Amino acid sequence: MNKIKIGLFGFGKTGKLVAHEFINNESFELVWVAKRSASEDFIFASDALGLKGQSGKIVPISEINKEFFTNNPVDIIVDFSDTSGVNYYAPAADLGIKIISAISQYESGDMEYLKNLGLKTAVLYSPNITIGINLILMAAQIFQNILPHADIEIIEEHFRNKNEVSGTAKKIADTLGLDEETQINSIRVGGIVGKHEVIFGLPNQTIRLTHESISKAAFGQGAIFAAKWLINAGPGLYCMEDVIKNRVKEQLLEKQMEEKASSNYLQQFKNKILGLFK
Ligand SMILES: NC(=O)C1=CN([C@@H]2O[C@H](COP(=O)(O)OP(=O)(O)OC[C@H]3O[C@@H](n4cnc5c(N)ncnc54)[C@H](OP(=O)(O)O)[C@@H]3O)[C@@H](O)[C@H]2O)C=CC1
Ligand SMILES: O=C(O)C1=N[C@H](C(=O)O)C[C@H](O)C1
Repeated sequence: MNKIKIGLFGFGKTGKLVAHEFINNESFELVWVAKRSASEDFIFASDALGLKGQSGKIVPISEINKEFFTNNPVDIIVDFSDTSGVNYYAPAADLGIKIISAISQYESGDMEYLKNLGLKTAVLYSPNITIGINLILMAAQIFQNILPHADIEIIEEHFRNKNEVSGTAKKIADTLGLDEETQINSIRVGGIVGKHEVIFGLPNQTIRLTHESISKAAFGQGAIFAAKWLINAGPGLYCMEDVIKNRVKEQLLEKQMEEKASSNYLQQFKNKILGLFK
Protein backbone atom coordinates (compact mmCIF):
# COMPACT_ATOMS: atom_id res chain seq x y z
CA MET A 1 0.00 0.00 0.00
CA ASN A 2 1.31 3.48 -0.87
CA LYS A 3 2.75 5.35 2.09
CA ILE A 4 1.15 8.63 3.13
CA LYS A 5 3.65 11.41 2.30
CA ILE A 6 4.16 13.98 5.06
CA GLY A 7 5.71 17.45 5.04
CA LEU A 8 6.40 18.81 8.55
CA PHE A 9 6.57 22.46 9.60
CA GLY A 10 8.65 22.89 12.75
CA PHE A 11 11.56 20.86 14.11
CA GLY A 12 11.75 22.20 17.65
CA LYS A 13 11.00 20.68 21.06
CA THR A 14 7.83 19.04 19.70
CA GLY A 15 8.53 18.78 15.98
CA LYS A 16 11.57 16.57 16.58
CA LEU A 17 9.49 13.99 18.50
CA VAL A 18 6.71 14.21 15.91
CA ALA A 19 9.22 13.61 13.10
CA HIS A 20 10.56 10.60 15.02
CA GLU A 21 7.08 9.07 15.23
CA PHE A 22 6.34 9.54 11.54
CA ILE A 23 9.75 8.18 10.46
CA ASN A 24 9.21 5.05 12.57
CA ASN A 25 5.66 4.43 11.30
CA GLU A 26 5.55 2.18 8.22
CA SER A 27 2.36 3.81 6.94
CA PHE A 28 4.12 7.13 6.39
CA GLU A 29 7.04 8.69 4.54
CA LEU A 30 8.43 11.91 6.03
CA VAL A 31 9.47 13.73 2.85
CA TRP A 32 10.68 17.09 4.17
CA VAL A 33 10.86 19.23 7.30
CA ALA A 34 10.64 23.02 7.09
CA LYS A 35 12.02 25.18 9.87
CA ARG A 36 12.65 28.90 10.34
CA SER A 37 16.40 28.79 9.84
CA ALA A 38 18.50 26.62 7.55
CA SER A 39 20.05 23.58 9.18
CA GLU A 40 23.82 23.94 9.65
CA ASP A 41 24.49 20.40 10.82
CA PHE A 42 22.14 17.91 9.15
CA ILE A 43 20.62 17.37 5.70
CA PHE A 44 17.90 14.99 6.90
CA ALA A 45 15.74 14.90 10.04
CA SER A 46 16.62 11.21 10.40
CA ASP A 47 20.30 12.19 10.70
CA ALA A 48 19.48 14.80 13.38
CA LEU A 49 17.46 12.17 15.26
CA GLY A 50 20.13 9.46 14.96
CA LEU A 51 17.88 7.23 12.87
CA LYS A 52 18.84 5.09 9.87
CA GLY A 53 17.99 6.10 6.30
CA GLN A 54 17.41 9.52 4.79
CA SER A 55 13.98 10.79 5.84
CA GLY A 56 12.77 14.36 6.07
CA LYS A 57 15.07 16.65 4.10
CA ILE A 58 15.45 19.79 6.23
CA VAL A 59 14.69 23.03 4.38
CA PRO A 60 14.36 26.65 5.54
CA ILE A 61 10.77 27.94 5.48
CA SER A 62 11.95 30.65 3.03
CA GLU A 63 12.04 27.95 0.32
CA ILE A 64 8.39 27.01 0.85
CA ASN A 65 6.11 28.09 -2.02
CA LYS A 66 3.88 26.57 -4.72
CA GLU A 67 6.89 25.50 -6.80
CA PHE A 68 8.41 23.74 -3.77
CA PHE A 69 5.14 21.88 -3.12
CA THR A 70 4.92 20.90 -6.79
CA ASN A 71 8.51 19.61 -6.88
CA ASN A 72 8.36 17.99 -3.44
CA PRO A 73 4.80 16.63 -3.34
CA VAL A 74 3.27 15.46 -0.10
CA ASP A 75 -0.25 14.30 0.83
CA ILE A 76 -0.46 16.13 4.17
CA ILE A 77 1.35 19.04 5.81
CA VAL A 78 1.66 18.72 9.62
CA ASP A 79 2.36 22.04 11.34
CA PHE A 80 4.14 22.20 14.70
CA SER A 81 5.91 25.51 13.97
CA ASP A 82 4.21 28.68 15.16
CA THR A 83 1.39 30.97 14.12
CA SER A 84 3.41 32.21 11.12
CA GLY A 85 3.22 28.72 9.56
CA VAL A 86 -0.34 29.49 8.46
CA ASN A 87 1.09 31.93 5.89
CA TYR A 88 2.34 28.98 3.82
CA TYR A 89 -0.90 26.95 3.68
CA ALA A 90 -2.64 28.59 0.71
CA PRO A 91 -0.37 27.30 -2.12
CA ALA A 92 -0.58 23.83 -0.57
CA ALA A 93 -4.38 23.97 -0.36
CA ASP A 94 -4.50 25.08 -4.02
CA LEU A 95 -2.70 21.82 -4.90
CA GLY A 96 -5.13 19.77 -2.77
CA ILE A 97 -2.52 19.03 -0.10
CA LYS A 98 -4.28 18.33 3.20
CA ILE A 99 -3.31 20.20 6.35
CA ILE A 100 -3.03 19.26 10.01
CA SER A 101 -2.43 22.40 12.07
CA ALA A 102 -1.31 21.73 15.62
CA ILE A 103 -0.53 25.34 16.50
CA SER A 104 -2.02 25.78 19.93
CA GLN A 105 -3.07 29.39 19.73
CA TYR A 106 -3.81 31.36 16.59
CA GLU A 107 -4.19 35.10 16.13
CA SER A 108 -7.79 36.27 15.73
CA GLY A 109 -8.93 35.80 12.14
CA ASP A 110 -6.64 32.82 11.53
CA MET A 111 -9.42 30.33 12.38
CA GLU A 112 -11.67 31.97 9.76
CA TYR A 113 -8.76 31.66 7.33
CA LEU A 114 -8.45 27.93 8.09
CA LYS A 115 -12.21 27.57 7.52
CA ASN A 116 -11.82 29.17 4.08
CA LEU A 117 -8.94 26.86 3.22
CA GLY A 118 -11.32 24.04 4.14
CA LEU A 119 -13.34 24.95 1.06
CA LYS A 120 -10.40 23.73 -1.06
CA THR A 121 -8.89 20.86 0.96
CA ALA A 122 -9.23 18.89 4.19
CA VAL A 123 -7.91 20.91 7.14
CA LEU A 124 -7.73 19.55 10.69
CA TYR A 125 -7.01 21.97 13.53
CA SER A 126 -6.17 20.80 17.03
CA PRO A 127 -4.57 22.83 19.81
CA ASN A 128 -3.82 19.54 21.56
CA ILE A 129 -3.66 16.60 19.19
CA THR A 130 -3.32 13.82 21.77
CA ILE A 131 -6.15 11.31 21.62
CA GLY A 132 -6.42 11.43 25.41
CA ILE A 133 -7.15 15.12 25.86
CA ASN A 134 -9.84 14.97 23.18
CA LEU A 135 -11.52 12.07 24.99
CA ILE A 136 -11.40 14.22 28.16
CA LEU A 137 -13.00 17.09 26.23
CA MET A 138 -15.83 14.82 25.05
CA ALA A 139 -16.32 13.39 28.56
CA ALA A 140 -16.31 16.84 30.16
CA GLN A 141 -19.20 17.93 27.91
CA ILE A 142 -21.19 14.85 28.93
CA PHE A 143 -20.44 15.45 32.63
CA GLN A 144 -21.47 19.11 32.36
CA ASN A 145 -24.80 18.08 30.77
CA ILE A 146 -25.45 15.58 33.59
CA LEU A 147 -24.19 17.96 36.33
CA PRO A 148 -25.30 21.44 35.20
CA HIS A 149 -24.92 22.90 38.71
CA ALA A 150 -21.36 21.72 39.33
CA ASP A 151 -18.60 24.29 39.88
CA ILE A 152 -15.96 23.75 37.18
CA GLU A 153 -12.29 24.80 37.21
CA ILE A 154 -9.39 23.91 34.91
CA ILE A 155 -5.80 23.38 36.03
CA GLU A 156 -3.10 23.32 33.36
CA GLU A 157 0.53 22.49 34.12
CA HIS A 158 3.49 22.98 31.75
CA PHE A 159 7.25 23.38 31.66
CA ARG A 160 8.82 26.40 33.34
CA ASN A 161 9.34 28.65 30.29
CA LYS A 162 5.98 28.21 28.58
CA ASN A 163 4.88 31.83 28.49
CA GLU A 164 1.28 31.68 27.29
CA VAL A 165 -1.75 30.10 28.95
CA SER A 166 -2.35 26.65 27.48
CA GLY A 167 -4.29 26.71 24.23
CA THR A 168 -5.73 23.36 25.29
CA ALA A 169 -7.12 24.87 28.49
CA LYS A 170 -8.62 27.73 26.51
CA LYS A 171 -10.31 25.28 24.16
CA ILE A 172 -11.73 23.31 27.12
CA ALA A 173 -12.94 26.55 28.74
CA ASP A 174 -14.52 27.73 25.50
CA THR A 175 -16.22 24.36 24.93
CA LEU A 176 -17.68 24.35 28.45
CA GLY A 177 -18.61 28.03 28.40
CA LEU A 178 -16.15 28.92 31.17
CA ASP A 179 -14.33 32.23 31.76
CA GLU A 180 -10.75 31.88 30.46
CA GLU A 181 -9.59 34.67 32.77
CA THR A 182 -10.94 33.28 36.05
CA GLN A 183 -11.50 29.54 35.59
CA ILE A 184 -8.11 28.46 34.20
CA ASN A 185 -5.33 27.97 36.77
CA SER A 186 -1.81 27.75 35.29
CA ILE A 187 1.18 26.11 36.92
CA ARG A 188 4.70 26.42 35.44
CA VAL A 189 7.27 24.07 36.98
CA GLY A 190 10.27 22.08 35.78
CA GLY A 191 9.90 20.11 32.57
CA ILE A 192 6.22 19.14 32.70
CA VAL A 193 5.24 18.26 29.11
CA GLY A 194 1.54 19.09 29.53
CA LYS A 195 -1.09 18.18 32.14
CA HIS A 196 -4.74 19.27 32.12
CA GLU A 197 -7.37 18.66 34.79
CA VAL A 198 -11.06 19.53 34.64
CA ILE A 199 -12.53 19.61 38.18
CA PHE A 200 -16.29 19.30 38.77
CA GLY A 201 -17.11 20.48 42.33
CA LEU A 202 -20.33 19.26 43.97
CA PRO A 203 -21.55 19.67 47.57
CA ASN A 204 -20.55 16.17 48.68
CA GLN A 205 -18.11 14.98 46.04
CA THR A 206 -15.51 16.15 43.53
CA ILE A 207 -14.96 14.67 40.07
CA ARG A 208 -11.61 15.15 38.32
CA LEU A 209 -10.89 14.44 34.65
CA THR A 210 -7.12 14.42 34.16
CA HIS A 211 -4.85 13.97 31.15
CA GLU A 212 -1.06 14.08 31.23
CA SER A 213 1.27 13.97 28.24
CA ILE A 214 4.28 12.06 29.56
CA SER A 215 6.32 12.52 26.37
CA LYS A 216 5.96 14.84 23.39
CA ALA A 217 5.83 11.64 21.36
CA ALA A 218 2.13 11.63 22.34
CA PHE A 219 1.63 14.57 19.98
CA GLY A 220 3.25 12.64 17.15
CA GLN A 221 1.02 9.65 17.83
CA GLY A 222 -2.03 11.92 17.82
CA ALA A 223 -0.92 13.46 14.53
CA ILE A 224 -0.56 9.96 13.06
CA PHE A 225 -4.06 9.02 14.27
CA ALA A 226 -5.42 12.19 12.66
CA ALA A 227 -3.46 11.78 9.41
CA LYS A 228 -4.73 8.19 8.86
CA TRP A 229 -8.28 9.60 8.96
CA LEU A 230 -7.68 12.90 7.16
CA ILE A 231 -6.09 11.21 4.12
CA ASN A 232 -9.56 9.96 3.13
CA ALA A 233 -11.49 13.09 4.16
CA GLY A 234 -12.98 15.54 1.69
CA PRO A 235 -12.61 19.32 1.87
CA GLY A 236 -13.65 20.86 5.19
CA LEU A 237 -12.40 22.10 8.55
CA TYR A 238 -12.22 19.26 11.09
CA CYS A 239 -11.17 18.72 14.71
CA MET A 240 -9.94 15.66 16.64
CA GLU A 241 -13.47 15.10 17.98
CA ASP A 242 -14.57 14.40 14.37
CA VAL A 243 -11.81 11.79 14.01
CA ILE A 244 -12.61 10.07 17.31
CA LYS A 245 -16.38 10.04 16.65
CA ASN A 246 -15.72 8.53 13.22
CA ARG A 247 -13.56 5.79 14.73
CA VAL A 248 -16.28 5.02 17.31
CA LYS A 249 -18.89 4.78 14.54
CA GLU A 250 -16.63 2.44 12.53
CA GLN A 251 -16.10 0.18 15.57
CA LEU A 252 -19.85 0.09 16.38
CA LEU A 253 -20.59 -0.79 12.75
CA GLU A 254 -17.96 -3.55 12.77
CA LYS A 255 -19.47 -4.94 15.99
CA GLN A 256 -23.00 -4.85 14.53
CA MET A 257 -21.75 -6.67 11.42
CA GLU A 258 -20.02 -9.31 13.59
CA GLU A 259 -23.13 -9.80 15.71
CA LYS A 260 -25.30 -10.02 12.61
CA ALA A 261 -22.93 -12.53 11.03
CA SER A 262 -22.82 -14.64 14.19
CA SER A 263 -26.60 -14.59 14.60
CA ASN A 264 -27.00 -15.57 10.91
CA TYR A 265 -24.49 -18.36 11.46
CA LEU A 266 -26.35 -19.57 14.55
CA GLN A 267 -29.64 -19.45 12.65
CA GLN A 268 -28.18 -21.48 9.75
CA PHE A 269 -26.68 -23.99 12.21
CA LYS A 270 -30.03 -24.31 14.00
CA ASN A 271 -31.83 -24.84 10.67
CA LYS A 272 -29.37 -27.60 9.72
CA ILE A 273 -29.89 -29.37 13.05
CA LEU A 274 -33.67 -29.10 12.77
CA GLY A 275 -33.41 -30.31 9.18
CA LEU A 276 -31.85 -33.54 10.43
CA PHE A 277 -35.06 -34.40 12.33
CA LYS A 278 -37.51 -33.75 9.52
N1 LIG B 1 -1.42 20.72 19.12
C1 LIG B 1 -0.63 20.08 19.96
O1 LIG B 1 -0.94 18.97 20.41
C2 LIG B 1 0.66 20.71 20.36
C3 LIG B 1 1.01 21.93 19.86
N2 LIG B 1 2.20 22.48 20.17
C4 LIG B 1 2.49 23.74 19.50
O2 LIG B 1 3.51 23.49 18.54
C5 LIG B 1 4.24 24.70 18.33
C6 LIG B 1 5.71 24.41 18.48
O3 LIG B 1 5.98 24.09 19.82
P1 LIG B 1 7.49 23.77 20.25
O4 LIG B 1 8.03 22.68 19.39
O5 LIG B 1 7.49 23.58 21.72
O6 LIG B 1 8.22 25.15 19.90
P2 LIG B 1 9.78 25.38 19.55
O7 LIG B 1 9.99 26.84 19.68
O8 LIG B 1 10.62 24.41 20.29
O9 LIG B 1 9.90 24.98 17.99
C7 LIG B 1 9.31 25.79 16.98
C8 LIG B 1 9.82 25.24 15.66
O10 LIG B 1 9.13 25.89 14.61
C9 LIG B 1 10.10 26.48 13.72
N3 LIG B 1 9.48 27.65 13.15
C10 LIG B 1 9.19 28.83 13.71
N4 LIG B 1 8.53 29.59 12.82
C11 LIG B 1 8.40 28.87 11.69
C12 LIG B 1 7.78 29.06 10.44
N5 LIG B 1 7.18 30.20 10.12
N6 LIG B 1 7.80 28.07 9.54
C13 LIG B 1 8.40 26.89 9.82
N7 LIG B 1 9.00 26.63 11.00
C14 LIG B 1 8.99 27.62 11.91
C15 LIG B 1 11.32 26.74 14.51
O11 LIG B 1 12.42 26.80 13.61
P3 LIG B 1 13.93 26.97 14.14
O12 LIG B 1 14.28 25.67 14.82
O13 LIG B 1 14.73 27.18 12.89
O14 LIG B 1 13.90 28.16 15.07
C16 LIG B 1 11.32 25.49 15.42
O15 LIG B 1 11.86 24.40 14.73
C17 LIG B 1 3.68 25.69 19.34
O16 LIG B 1 2.65 26.44 18.70
C18 LIG B 1 3.03 24.80 20.39
O17 LIG B 1 1.97 25.45 21.09
C19 LIG B 1 3.11 21.88 20.99
C20 LIG B 1 2.81 20.67 21.53
C21 LIG B 1 1.55 20.00 21.28
O1 LIG C 1 3.69 24.27 24.37
C1 LIG C 1 3.50 23.03 24.52
O2 LIG C 1 4.39 22.18 24.70
C2 LIG C 1 2.10 22.58 24.48
N1 LIG C 1 1.21 23.44 24.05
C3 LIG C 1 -0.14 23.10 23.80
C4 LIG C 1 -1.06 24.05 24.56
O3 LIG C 1 -0.67 25.25 24.69
O4 LIG C 1 -2.16 23.63 24.91
C5 LIG C 1 -0.49 21.66 23.95
C6 LIG C 1 0.32 20.90 24.93
O5 LIG C 1 -0.23 21.09 26.21
C7 LIG C 1 1.77 21.21 24.90
